[in-house]
Amino acid sequence: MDSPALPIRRSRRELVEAVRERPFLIVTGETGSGKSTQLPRYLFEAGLAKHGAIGVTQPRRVATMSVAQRVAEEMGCALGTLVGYQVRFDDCTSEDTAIRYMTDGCLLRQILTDPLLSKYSIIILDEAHERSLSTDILFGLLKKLFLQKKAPDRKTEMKVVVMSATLEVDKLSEFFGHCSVLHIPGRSYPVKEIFCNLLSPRDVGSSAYVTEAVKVTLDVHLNEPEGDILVFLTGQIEIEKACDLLFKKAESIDYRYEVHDQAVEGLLILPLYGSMSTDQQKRIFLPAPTGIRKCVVSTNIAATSLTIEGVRYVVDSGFVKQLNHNPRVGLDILEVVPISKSEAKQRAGRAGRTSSGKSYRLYSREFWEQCMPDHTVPEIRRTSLTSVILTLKCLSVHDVIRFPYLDPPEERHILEALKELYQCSAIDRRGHVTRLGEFLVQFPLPPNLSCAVIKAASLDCEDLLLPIAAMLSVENVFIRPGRKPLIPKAAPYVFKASHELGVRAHCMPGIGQQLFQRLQTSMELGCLCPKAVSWEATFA
Ligand SMILES: Nc1ncnc2c1ncn2[C@@H]1O[C@H](COP(=O)(O)OP(=O)(O)OP(=O)(O)O)[C@@H](O)[C@H]1O
Repeated sequence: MDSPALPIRRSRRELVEAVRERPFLIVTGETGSGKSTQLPRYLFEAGLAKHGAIGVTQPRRVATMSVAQRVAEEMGCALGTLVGYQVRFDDCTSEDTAIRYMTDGCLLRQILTDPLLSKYSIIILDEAHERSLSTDILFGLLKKLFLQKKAPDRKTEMKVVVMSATLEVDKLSEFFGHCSVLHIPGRSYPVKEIFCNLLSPRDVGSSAYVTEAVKVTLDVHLNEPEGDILVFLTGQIEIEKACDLLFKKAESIDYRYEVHDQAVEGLLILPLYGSMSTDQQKRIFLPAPTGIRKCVVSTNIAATSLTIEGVRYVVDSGFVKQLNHNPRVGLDILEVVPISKSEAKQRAGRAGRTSSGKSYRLYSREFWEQCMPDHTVPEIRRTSLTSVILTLKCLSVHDVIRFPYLDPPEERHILEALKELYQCSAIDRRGHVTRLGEFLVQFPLPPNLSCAVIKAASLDCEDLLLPIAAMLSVENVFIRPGRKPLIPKAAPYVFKASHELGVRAHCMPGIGQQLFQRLQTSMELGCLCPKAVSWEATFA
């Protein structure tokens, strides 16, 4: 498959030259202009991956896999050969992989074992506007390692490209030594943005957005021509509630009289949230049967980098579930807050990728002006810093206060994190990382929780602690078992690919087992037998 005629094509030569000539570059361009899928390919075809792979980071798993899949199709190769991806627990790459899509967390983990990123010639940090913790740390590390000088042990100079449609460009350019900014003009298809005025500033803190989203979605289904719908809600519970409501209402539609476009004969409702298995998530990309309108009800995981073919309508609730640190309980808590304006633009950008589209914003202009900040507050300013500080310590960044942060966290939060790390013996009195610290950083858990898991294993009571650690590390401990789409008898045109209503399975054994297996594997790798570990003797 050849690559489509996207706006980026006109800037191809300029982009390749800019990357060839400069170590750092910022690239902006409208959503859908072709940044994620085309730029890595242009650089590869220009021979810039001769001395190392092109690593492209994405903040989310589902986008990482789907963009890699698309690029592999366009370049006519099997996924995992020339083009591959790597996400947690799934490495679809090989020795030959020259364009490697991965989550930003994966790249951060690679830096832990290979600080000079010697197998890469170019690193592209995509969707940088999301400002995830890992992306922010990568900003600082890449600046520290590669901005002023060629690292002595590298064969070639590292090239770094930062991309997004909605970036704080001036600030970022200044951060990277006033590096060049290249803008890709034009957009693929127009998206009409409609303020529905159903939510006002008074609705912050209320859950009215769920029912309003359902109403607008049904309105679109009944009145708009063919085209799939993508609804943005906040979390699993809200999504399941909306899917149930949509399903019930859609069951009673009489398609002979109530639907404006006679080509529309049914509705397929698909939920999408982070804790679903990869296979369940992938279902959203399958085309719906002829005449059936697909409706994906999703969290923010579908807001960036994702192209779901056929989506022409976006319903934007205006809210997101955001992780905020609560110092009172010492945990990061998920809270429902209004999205930023740049986030709203990203959501709207999911329509208009394969044809023109519309974005229905449930909120009013007043809500937009008064409640929505211009950009999302970076995760580093609102979540616990213990993992980040431990990672930096393991990378020999001793002075974590003077590390080059794009948005420095408050000093007292850094000191709190250091105190917490000291309390769980991950660092010593002088602030140096201990053997235990180096061990803890390998766990996909906050250090205090990993510490508790290891300590429990050493005391032979991990069975008690693993469920607690697992429960504290997921948004919702209940899942619905996956099953085939339901086709209700009463309404043959309505499908529900969610899961059987009311049936909820307790997922703890699965998660606990998985964690335990990883705990065991990590311990075996470290040549330690969990039962024989003497806590103090091993890590002190
Ligand atoms: N899986 C896909 N199926 C069909 N078309 C696709 C697919 N992936 C990408 N495209 C096409 O390629 C275009 C560019 O996608 P790409 O992700 O490269 O854009 P982008 O500039 O990175 O956008 P964003 O900033 O929103 O991530 C899309 O608008 C769409 O037309």
